[in-house]
Amino acid sequence: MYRSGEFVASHVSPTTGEQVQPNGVDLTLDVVFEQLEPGRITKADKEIGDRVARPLEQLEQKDPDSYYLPAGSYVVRYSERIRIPNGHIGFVYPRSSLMRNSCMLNTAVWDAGYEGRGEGLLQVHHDIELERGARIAQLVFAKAEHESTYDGSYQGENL
Ligand SMILES: O=c1ccn([C@H]2C[C@H](O)[C@@H](COP(=O)(O)OP(=O)(O)OP(=O)(O)O)O2)c(=O)[nH]1
Repeated sequence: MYRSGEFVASHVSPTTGEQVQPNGVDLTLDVVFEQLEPGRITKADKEIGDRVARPLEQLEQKDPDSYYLPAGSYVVRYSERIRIPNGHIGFVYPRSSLMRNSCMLNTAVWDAGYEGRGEGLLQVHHDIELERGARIAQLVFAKAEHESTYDGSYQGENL
Protein backbone atom coordinates (compact mmCIF):
# COMPACT_ATOMS: atom_id res chain seq x y z
CA MET A 1 0.00 0.00 0.00
CA TYR A 2 1.27 3.46 -0.86
CA ARG A 3 1.20 6.11 1.84
CA SER A 4 -0.38 9.55 1.70
CA GLY A 5 1.51 12.66 0.67
CA GLU A 6 1.15 13.99 4.23
CA PHE A 7 2.86 10.87 5.62
CA VAL A 8 5.72 11.18 3.09
CA ALA A 9 6.07 14.89 3.94
CA SER A 10 6.72 14.07 7.58
CA HIS A 11 9.97 12.37 6.41
CA VAL A 12 11.13 15.08 3.98
CA SER A 13 12.55 18.45 4.98
CA PRO A 14 12.15 21.21 4.27
CA THR A 15 8.79 21.04 2.53
CA THR A 16 6.24 23.69 1.64
CA GLY A 17 2.51 23.02 1.24
CA GLU A 18 2.94 23.30 -2.53
CA GLN A 19 5.17 20.20 -2.54
CA VAL A 20 2.67 17.92 -0.80
CA GLN A 21 0.71 15.91 -3.37
CA PRO A 22 -2.10 13.40 -2.75
CA ASN A 23 0.24 10.40 -3.02
CA GLY A 24 3.70 11.82 -2.45
CA VAL A 25 5.94 14.84 -2.07
CA ASP A 26 7.57 16.83 -4.84
CA LEU A 27 11.36 17.11 -4.69
CA THR A 28 13.17 20.20 -5.89
CA LEU A 29 16.36 20.73 -7.88
CA ASP A 30 19.46 21.76 -5.98
CA VAL A 31 22.56 21.01 -8.08
CA VAL A 32 23.15 19.71 -11.61
CA PHE A 33 26.38 17.74 -12.14
CA GLU A 34 28.10 16.68 -15.32
CA GLN A 35 30.16 13.51 -15.13
CA LEU A 36 33.69 13.96 -16.48
CA GLU A 37 35.44 10.66 -15.88
CA PRO A 38 34.37 7.04 -16.16
CA GLY A 39 33.08 5.29 -13.08
CA ARG A 40 33.84 1.70 -12.16
CA ILE A 41 31.71 -1.12 -10.80
CA THR A 42 33.44 -4.37 -9.88
CA LYS A 43 32.21 -7.46 -8.07
CA ALA A 44 33.60 -6.14 -4.78
CA ASP A 45 33.37 -2.37 -5.03
CA LYS A 46 32.34 0.71 -6.96
CA GLU A 47 33.71 4.16 -7.75
CA ILE A 48 31.78 7.19 -8.90
CA GLY A 49 33.57 8.99 -11.74
CA ASP A 50 34.67 12.60 -11.20
CA ARG A 51 32.01 15.17 -11.87
CA VAL A 52 31.63 18.92 -11.90
CA ALA A 53 28.72 21.07 -10.79
CA ARG A 54 27.28 22.84 -13.79
CA PRO A 55 27.35 26.63 -13.38
CA LEU A 56 24.13 28.57 -13.13
CA GLU A 57 23.50 30.68 -16.22
CA GLN A 58 25.58 33.85 -16.29
CA LEU A 59 24.17 35.44 -19.43
CA GLU A 60 22.61 38.84 -18.72
CA GLN A 61 19.35 38.30 -20.55
CA LYS A 62 18.65 35.02 -18.78
CA ASP A 63 17.43 34.22 -15.27
CA PRO A 64 20.64 33.99 -13.19
CA ASP A 65 19.25 31.26 -10.95
CA SER A 66 18.43 28.80 -13.70
CA TYR A 67 20.16 25.97 -15.47
CA TYR A 68 19.93 25.98 -19.27
CA LEU A 69 20.57 22.38 -20.19
CA PRO A 70 21.29 21.17 -23.68
CA ALA A 71 20.38 17.59 -24.58
CA GLY A 72 22.51 15.14 -22.64
CA SER A 73 22.78 13.25 -19.36
CA TYR A 74 23.19 14.92 -15.98
CA VAL A 75 23.17 13.85 -12.35
CA VAL A 76 20.94 16.00 -10.18
CA ARG A 77 20.89 16.40 -6.43
CA TYR A 78 17.59 17.07 -4.73
CA SER A 79 17.34 19.89 -2.17
CA GLU A 80 15.42 17.95 0.47
CA ARG A 81 16.70 15.75 3.25
CA ILE A 82 14.86 12.42 2.92
CA ARG A 83 14.45 9.70 5.53
CA ILE A 84 12.95 6.36 4.55
CA PRO A 85 11.15 5.03 7.63
CA ASN A 86 11.27 1.43 8.78
CA GLY A 87 8.61 -0.69 7.13
CA HIS A 88 8.81 1.31 3.88
CA ILE A 89 10.52 1.60 0.50
CA GLY A 90 10.77 4.83 -1.50
CA PHE A 91 10.42 5.41 -5.23
CA VAL A 92 11.04 8.65 -7.13
CA TYR A 93 9.23 9.46 -10.35
CA PRO A 94 9.77 12.42 -12.65
CA ARG A 95 7.35 15.27 -12.38
CA SER A 96 5.04 14.81 -15.34
CA SER A 97 5.81 18.31 -16.66
CA LEU A 98 9.46 17.29 -16.92
CA MET A 99 8.51 14.20 -18.91
CA ARG A 100 6.11 16.20 -21.09
CA ASN A 101 9.09 18.41 -21.92
CA SER A 102 11.03 15.43 -23.31
CA CYS A 103 13.13 14.94 -20.18
CA MET A 104 13.24 11.98 -17.81
CA LEU A 105 14.54 11.14 -14.36
CA ASN A 106 15.95 7.66 -13.89
CA THR A 107 16.02 6.48 -10.31
CA ALA A 108 16.87 3.46 -8.14
CA VAL A 109 15.49 1.95 -4.92
CA TRP A 110 15.35 4.11 -1.75
CA ASP A 111 15.97 1.68 1.12
CA ALA A 112 14.38 1.59 4.55
CA GLY A 113 16.70 3.40 6.97
CA TYR A 114 18.40 5.62 4.35
CA GLU A 115 18.76 9.27 5.20
CA GLY A 116 20.35 11.93 3.04
CA ARG A 117 20.00 14.27 0.11
CA GLY A 118 19.97 11.85 -2.80
CA GLU A 119 20.55 12.04 -6.51
CA GLY A 120 18.92 11.04 -9.78
CA LEU A 121 19.89 10.72 -13.44
CA LEU A 122 18.36 13.49 -15.54
CA GLN A 123 18.08 12.67 -19.22
CA VAL A 124 17.50 15.76 -21.35
CA HIS A 125 16.17 14.79 -24.75
CA HIS A 126 15.29 18.38 -25.67
CA ASP A 127 16.92 21.55 -24.29
CA ILE A 128 15.25 22.72 -21.11
CA GLU A 129 15.45 25.58 -18.61
CA LEU A 130 15.25 24.50 -14.96
CA GLU A 131 15.20 27.03 -12.17
CA ARG A 132 17.18 26.04 -9.09
CA GLY A 133 14.60 25.05 -6.46
CA ALA A 134 11.94 24.09 -9.04
CA ARG A 135 9.94 20.92 -8.43
CA ILE A 136 11.21 18.18 -10.76
CA ALA A 137 10.36 14.84 -9.12
CA GLN A 138 7.95 13.12 -6.77
CA LEU A 139 8.82 10.77 -3.91
CA VAL A 140 6.32 8.10 -2.89
CA PHE A 141 6.46 5.54 -0.08
CA ALA A 142 5.13 1.98 -0.16
CA LYS A 143 4.92 -0.30 2.86
CA ALA A 144 7.59 -2.99 2.60
CA GLU A 145 8.98 -5.80 4.70
CA HIS A 146 12.71 -5.93 5.49
CA GLU A 147 15.02 -7.68 7.91
CA SER A 148 17.80 -5.07 7.97
CA THR A 149 18.01 -1.35 7.32
CA TYR A 150 20.19 0.64 4.93
CA ASP A 151 23.85 0.74 5.96
CA GLY A 152 25.60 1.48 2.67
CA SER A 153 28.10 4.08 1.53
CA TYR A 154 25.48 6.73 0.78
CA GLN A 155 24.08 6.81 4.31
CA GLY A 156 24.00 10.44 5.50
CA GLU A 157 25.14 11.81 2.11
CA ASN A 158 25.05 15.55 1.45
CA LEU A 159 23.70 16.46 4.88
O1 LIG B 1 17.34 7.19 -7.35
C1 LIG B 1 17.87 7.03 -6.24
C2 LIG B 1 17.69 5.85 -5.51
C3 LIG B 1 18.30 5.72 -4.28
N1 LIG B 1 19.05 6.75 -3.76
C4 LIG B 1 19.66 6.64 -2.43
C5 LIG B 1 18.75 5.91 -1.45
C6 LIG B 1 19.29 4.53 -1.37
O2 LIG B 1 18.97 3.89 -0.17
C7 LIG B 1 20.78 4.81 -1.54
C8 LIG B 1 21.62 3.65 -1.95
O3 LIG B 1 21.13 3.08 -3.11
P1 LIG B 1 21.67 1.64 -3.52
O4 LIG B 1 21.48 0.68 -2.40
O5 LIG B 1 21.09 1.30 -4.84
O6 LIG B 1 23.24 1.95 -3.66
P2 LIG B 1 24.43 0.99 -4.10
O7 LIG B 1 24.91 1.40 -5.42
O8 LIG B 1 24.01 -0.44 -3.93
O9 LIG B 1 25.57 1.37 -3.06
P3 LIG B 1 25.68 0.94 -1.52
O10 LIG B 1 25.91 -0.56 -1.52
O11 LIG B 1 26.86 1.68 -0.97
O12 LIG B 1 24.41 1.31 -0.86
O13 LIG B 1 20.84 5.84 -2.53
C9 LIG B 1 19.21 7.90 -4.47
O14 LIG B 1 19.86 8.85 -4.03
N2 LIG B 1 18.63 8.02 -5.69
